[in-house]
Amino acid sequence: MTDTDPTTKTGTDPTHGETRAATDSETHDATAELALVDVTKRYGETTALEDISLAFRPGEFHGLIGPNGSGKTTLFALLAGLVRPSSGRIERSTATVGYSFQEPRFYPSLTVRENLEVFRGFVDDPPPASWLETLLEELRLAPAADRRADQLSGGFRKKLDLGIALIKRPQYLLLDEPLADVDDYSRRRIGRFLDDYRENDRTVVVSTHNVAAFADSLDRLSVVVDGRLRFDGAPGDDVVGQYRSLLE
Ligand SMILES: Nc1ncnc2c1ncn2[C@@H]1O[C@H](COP(=O)(O)OP(=O)(O)OP(=O)(O)O)[C@@H](O)[C@H]1O
Repeated sequence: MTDTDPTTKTGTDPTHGETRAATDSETHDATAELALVDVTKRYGETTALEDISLAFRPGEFHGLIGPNGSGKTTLFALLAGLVRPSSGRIERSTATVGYSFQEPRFYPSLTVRENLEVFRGFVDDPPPASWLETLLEELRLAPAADRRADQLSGGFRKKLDLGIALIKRPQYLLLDEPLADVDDYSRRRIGRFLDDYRENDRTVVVSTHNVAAFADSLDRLSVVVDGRLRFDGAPGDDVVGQYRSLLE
């Protein structure tokens, strides 16, 4: 992690509040360790993303929203290194990236705790073992710790996948609909946990249709429509209305 100048965070970012896509040069600020630069991604005849430049900064809670099929999942897959851009490039430097996407990954015959221990074992320089206990508690996974993953309800599967995303305590946490299927009590608890995760310059990027659920947390908002970046900047007081007006 490089040193970060706190004055470069939300509020002093030159792209904030402006309804336009960041240009290539704007993504090259010293604080960004994870960025797409002029990225286009095609699947055969389909252009999923077109000429996107977008930087993710340390210590921000960054919302990525857009209608169905707008390219959000593709953007996350590029950031996670799961797919390659057709053109342009992904800048990741040495940043660690953890992710939870729509398809949960876990070992079905292992328990929740065993899954977390196995994924912890994959990490070169893992956080202390107490971090696993913290995740069980904070993600409300503790009641299911000794249950087999394939016998979990949908909400617990989602929480286990969140735990797997978090087990290496990544600098950048990419979450696709992290609260889908999660009960109200757990939502509040996990929401607070993700808010706090920003400490120590860690970044949370959430892709969601439910912008209202994260409105109070967002430091930054990026809106993708039809594979293009329609907006990148500060969320307004009425994020739902802001999003609606961007779609009109
Ligand atoms: N593996 C693939 N092969 C072909 N086309 C794909 C593939 N993955 C995505 N696409 C297409 O790329 C476009 C963007 O899809 P993507 O899944 O990234 O959107 P999304 O914003 O995540 O959608 P949703 O909100 O519905 O999950 C869509 O037109 C989709 O059909």
